Amino acid sequence: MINELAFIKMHGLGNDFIVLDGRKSEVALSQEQFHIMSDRCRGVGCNQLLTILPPKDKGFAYVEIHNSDGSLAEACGNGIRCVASLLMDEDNVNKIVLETMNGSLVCTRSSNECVTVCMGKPNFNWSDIPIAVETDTLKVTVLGAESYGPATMVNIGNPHAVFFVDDVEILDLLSIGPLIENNLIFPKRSNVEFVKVLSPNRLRVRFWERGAGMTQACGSGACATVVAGILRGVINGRSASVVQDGGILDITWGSDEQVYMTGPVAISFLGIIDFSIIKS
Ligand SMILES: N[C@H](CCC[C@H](N)C(=O)O)C(=O)O
Repeated sequence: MINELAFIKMHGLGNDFIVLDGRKSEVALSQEQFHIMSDRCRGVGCNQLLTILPPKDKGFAYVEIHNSDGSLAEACGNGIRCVASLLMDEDNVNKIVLETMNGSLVCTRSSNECVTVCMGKPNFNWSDIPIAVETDTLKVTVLGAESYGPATMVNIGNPHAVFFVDDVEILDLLSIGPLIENNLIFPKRSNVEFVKVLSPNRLRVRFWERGAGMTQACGSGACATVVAGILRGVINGRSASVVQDGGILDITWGSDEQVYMTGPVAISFLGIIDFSIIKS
C-alpha cells in the first residue's frame, strides 16, 4: 500500500483530473485512496484519475483512465489533452503520441496554448457502441427518457447517447442522467449528452458522464455531439464549437474520418499526499 504520493491536479475546462506518473515507480491507488485524494483536491472531488505508464507500443506513454467510481474508461478527451501538454513540456516537443485503451492518439500543441487531439474514428455499429439489441443507432429510443426524443449513439472509444432538445438549462441531470447511463440497453453503460443547437456551427451541451456524473466539460462527449449533429443534419460542414459549462471546445470530423478536438489545459496545483496521516 502506498503511503506518500506526488500528484498533479489538472483540468480541461473544469473537467477535473488527478494525474499520477507511474513510469518509474508503482502508483496503483486503492479506490479508498483515490476518493481521499479526490475529496481533498477540490471540494466536489475529481472526475477521473489518469495514470501515466510506460508505452506498450511505439507511443511516448500509455495513459490509464479511471472514472471516479473506479471504472476503467477507454477514452478521456480532456484528460488526454492535459497529459499530452504535460509530456510535451517535459520533452520540449509540440507533438506526441499517447496510447490508450482506444489506441494511439496523436496530440499536437496548437496556437494560444491549446492542444489538439486526434480522437480516432467514430463508430456507429450497434454492437460496437455497444447496444444490447440490433438497432439503427441514429435514433434510439431510451426507455424512461422518451420525452427527450431519440438519442443518436456514437462510440468515440467510449459510448455516448446524444439527445437533441430545445432547452438544456432546465434539465434535471441528477435524475435523468443515471437513468440513461445505467439503462439496460447499454451493456457497458453510456455517457449522456443533451444538446441545444445554437447555430449550424455552435452547440450548447450539458453532460452526464458514465462513472463520474455531471461534469463541467467532456472532451469525448463534445466529439460525439458534433458527429451526431453532422449525422442528424443540424451542422453546416464538418466543424462546430461546443459550448459547455466550463468553456468551449472546437471539434472537426475530418474528411479522413478522424475526429479532432482542440481546447485548453490547466494545472491547478502539484501536491504530495501522505496517506499514513490521513484517515478517510
Ligand atoms: N466518463 C467517461 C470517461 C471520461 C470522459 C471525459 N472526461 C472526456 O473528457 O472525454 C467514460 O466512462 O467513458
